[in-house]
Amino acid sequence: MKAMDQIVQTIQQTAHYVNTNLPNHAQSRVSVNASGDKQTDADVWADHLFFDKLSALDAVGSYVSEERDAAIDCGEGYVVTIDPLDGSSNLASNNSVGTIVGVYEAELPATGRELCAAMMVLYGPYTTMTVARDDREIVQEYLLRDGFSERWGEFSLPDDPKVIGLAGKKYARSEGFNELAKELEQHLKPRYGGATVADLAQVLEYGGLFGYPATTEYPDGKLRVYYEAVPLAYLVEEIGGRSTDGTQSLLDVEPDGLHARTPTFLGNEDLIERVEAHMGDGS
Ligand SMILES: O=P(O)(O)OC[C@H]1O[C@](O)(COP(=O)(O)O)[C@@H](O)[C@@H]1O
Ligand SMILES: [Mg+2]
Ligand SMILES: [Mg+2]
Repeated sequence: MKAMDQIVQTIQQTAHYVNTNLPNHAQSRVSVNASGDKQTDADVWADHLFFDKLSALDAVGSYVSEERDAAIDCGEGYVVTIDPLDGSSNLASNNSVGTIVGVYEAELPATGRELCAAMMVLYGPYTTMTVARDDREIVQEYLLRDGFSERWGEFSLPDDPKVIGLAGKKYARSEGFNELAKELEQHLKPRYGGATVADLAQVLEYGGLFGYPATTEYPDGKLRVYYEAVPLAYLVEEIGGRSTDGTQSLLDVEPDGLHARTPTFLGNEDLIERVEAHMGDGS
C-alpha cells in the first residue's frame, strides 16, 4: 500500500475508535500542555491513540503533536504533525470537536509549502474526514461509520459566502479589527462554536470566513502553526479558498518553534483580501 494511503487509513481507523469512545472522556480533568494551554485527559488519551497507531507505520518518520514538548523520532518517512483533539474544551458541553493532521515531506522547521497532505476529522452529529493530498486532484470527504469510510463527496468552496466565525473578546482585539468585524458581520451569519475544525466546516460548507486574530491575551493569535493553522490553510487553498496571517498566505509562515502560534484567517478570497487590506494598514 502507498505510504500516504497507510497514513490516511490509519487516521480513519483511529478516528472511528475516538468517535466511539469519546463519551468515556467527556468529563475530563484539566492540566497544562507544552504550549501552556489547558490540556484535558481526553487530549492525552487521543494523543496516545494516534501515536501508537502512526508511529508503528513504515510511512511515518516523525510524530509531532500539540500535546508533546518535542518531536518523536519513528525512523524513516514523513513528518506527521497532529492536533489529536481540537476544541477539547467543547467536550464538557457536548459540542463538536475534531482532529487535524499535517504531513510534511521535509524535516521541521518547514513552511506549509513542504506539506504534501492535510486532513481534518470532525466529530459532530456524525463523523467526517476531509483529505487533501498532493497526489490527488480533488479534496475528498469521507463519512466514517460502523468502522467503514465511505467516499462522501468532493469539496469546493461556495462562491457566495454566507457565514463568519471570529474569535476573541472584543476588548482584547484591535480597534481596527473590530471595525472590520462589524462591517463583515453586516452581511454574514455568525457561526462561532469554539472548535476550529467545526467552525471551519461551516465555512467549507456555506462559504465565508473563520478567523482567530491576535489579541491582548494571544499577541501572536491562539492557533498553532503546525497543528491547526497551516494544515487547515493547505486544505482551504486546495479547494479554491485562501488563507492569511494578515499579510501573507499561512503556507509561507516561517514558524519559530514547534509550538509557534499565528493569527489565522481562512475562507473565501474576497474576504481574505479584505482582512489583508485592513491588517495591511496596521490596524
Ligand atoms: O476559547 P477561544 O478563545 O474562543 O478559543 C477557541 C479555539 O481554541 C481551540 O480550542 C484550541 O484548540 P485545542 O482544543 O486543540 O487546544 C480551537 O479549536 C478553537 O478555535
Ligand atoms: Mg486545536
Ligand atoms: Mg488540541
